[in-house]
Amino acid sequence: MQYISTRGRVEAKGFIDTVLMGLADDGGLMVPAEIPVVAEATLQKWKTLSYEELFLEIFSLYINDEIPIEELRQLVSRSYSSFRTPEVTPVHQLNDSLYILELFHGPTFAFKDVALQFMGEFYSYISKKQNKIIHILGATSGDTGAAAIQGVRGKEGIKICILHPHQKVSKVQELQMTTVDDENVLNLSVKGNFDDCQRVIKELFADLDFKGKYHLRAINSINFVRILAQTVYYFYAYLQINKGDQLPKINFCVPSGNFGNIFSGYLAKRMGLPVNKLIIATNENNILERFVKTGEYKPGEFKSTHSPSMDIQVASNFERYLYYFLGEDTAKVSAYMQDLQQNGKITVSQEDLAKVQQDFAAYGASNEQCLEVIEEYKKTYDYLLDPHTACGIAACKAQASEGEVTVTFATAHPAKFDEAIRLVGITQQFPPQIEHLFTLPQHQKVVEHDKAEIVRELEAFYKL
Ligand SMILES: Cc1ncc(COP(=O)(O)O)c(C=O)c1O
Ligand SMILES: N[C@@H](CCOP(=O)(O)O)C(=O)O
Repeated sequence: MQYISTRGRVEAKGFIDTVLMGLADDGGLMVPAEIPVVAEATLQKWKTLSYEELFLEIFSLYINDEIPIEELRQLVSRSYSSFRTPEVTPVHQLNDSLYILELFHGPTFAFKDVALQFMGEFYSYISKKQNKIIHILGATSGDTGAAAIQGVRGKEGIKICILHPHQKVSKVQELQMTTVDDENVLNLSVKGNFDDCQRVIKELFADLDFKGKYHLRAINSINFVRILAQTVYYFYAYLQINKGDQLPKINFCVPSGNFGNIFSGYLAKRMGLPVNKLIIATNENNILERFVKTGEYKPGEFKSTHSPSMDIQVASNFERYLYYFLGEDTAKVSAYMQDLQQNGKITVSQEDLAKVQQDFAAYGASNEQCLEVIEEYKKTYDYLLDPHTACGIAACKAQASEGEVTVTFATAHPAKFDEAIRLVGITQQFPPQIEHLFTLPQHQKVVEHDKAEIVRELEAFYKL
């Protein structure tokens, strides 16, 4: 398997080089040159596999034997040993047509752990095996940062710097990141929003001299390995629910921001997973919903909501979808992305919009709806949703039709977002791993939203 850039100006790469490159050197995103298709008979066989075995099967289709299978098995086993359940991502049935895929059983209680526990092990493996310097640079609206730091804290040969928006993450997210006292971790709290943080790191990755000099590596979903690791739980959820001989189509409803999680679902569908609707759930930062409904992709005004991890306007992985949507035509992708940069928007024709609407449905929940859903599900099912998952349920209600089965993703544990839960009048007990964070000292540096200042901090931290 070779990997190419959505903008077509990078020589084809193998798997490990693709992971190390992160953002493609031409500013695009790396994608597999061909998507492998899984036969129905294979899907039937996979029904009996454990999460870890399934992970190995799926990765084997993508990694070209670049990692010996026994070594990969060990990496996967170490990655998921930190989860609180052997199923890694268990499915919880609420009624005949609705399942919740619980993605929050990892060390930092959000779906990001699923891919980032593996990435931490993987970077550590590459650092030792290839003697590579791994200097991670990432941007977070709260969950990626916590999970990435947890995945690599204290690991030899690795340093990690995470930019998060100052006072725009939840208290628990902030504590998860900033109470880590390992020397290989730097938290920069940027006076701006998540899009500002993401823009700065993308500019730094696009500066190839800087990227090369400081050995910058990506952990955000611009890195294809994040996308691939996230496809595993689509397959796993599907196979858990459909144990019989049939392979019926089901919906997946995914709380979305940077479009990484649902893009993994798009990839799984193209690999042959029987998916009916892929429902994009957003909050009031609803650029993705507007795109699916009108054909115009235009970043709007940033809003702080009860689901802060999805307070994102510019969705990184949108470019990957554009690549497939435009028939894998890299020249067209480059032209569309240039349009976005110069004119601040992308517009597709009405004919093309019909194609988008075959791929995705979308719904943006208001702040009010988000809280209403939390209250309703607590009362009806005695199940406490986090505010991101509540946006997912609101989207499922709006977009799933009668008779369809939908798996809605629970992307975080409610304890991470107690600010919203308290607004509903619910008092929750924190898991001990979260409770004890409130007793620890914090380590972070508050910086202006100023690239030069951030660069100075990075140079001092990464200096050889
Ligand atoms: C809890 C939670 N839900 C949903 C999302 C959105 O996921 P994605 O960015 O992959 O679309 C994020 C972060 O992005 C998140 O942290
Ligand atoms: N919600 C995310 C934003 C970054 O997304 P990523 O999937 O590209 O890492 C976060 O929690 O940081």
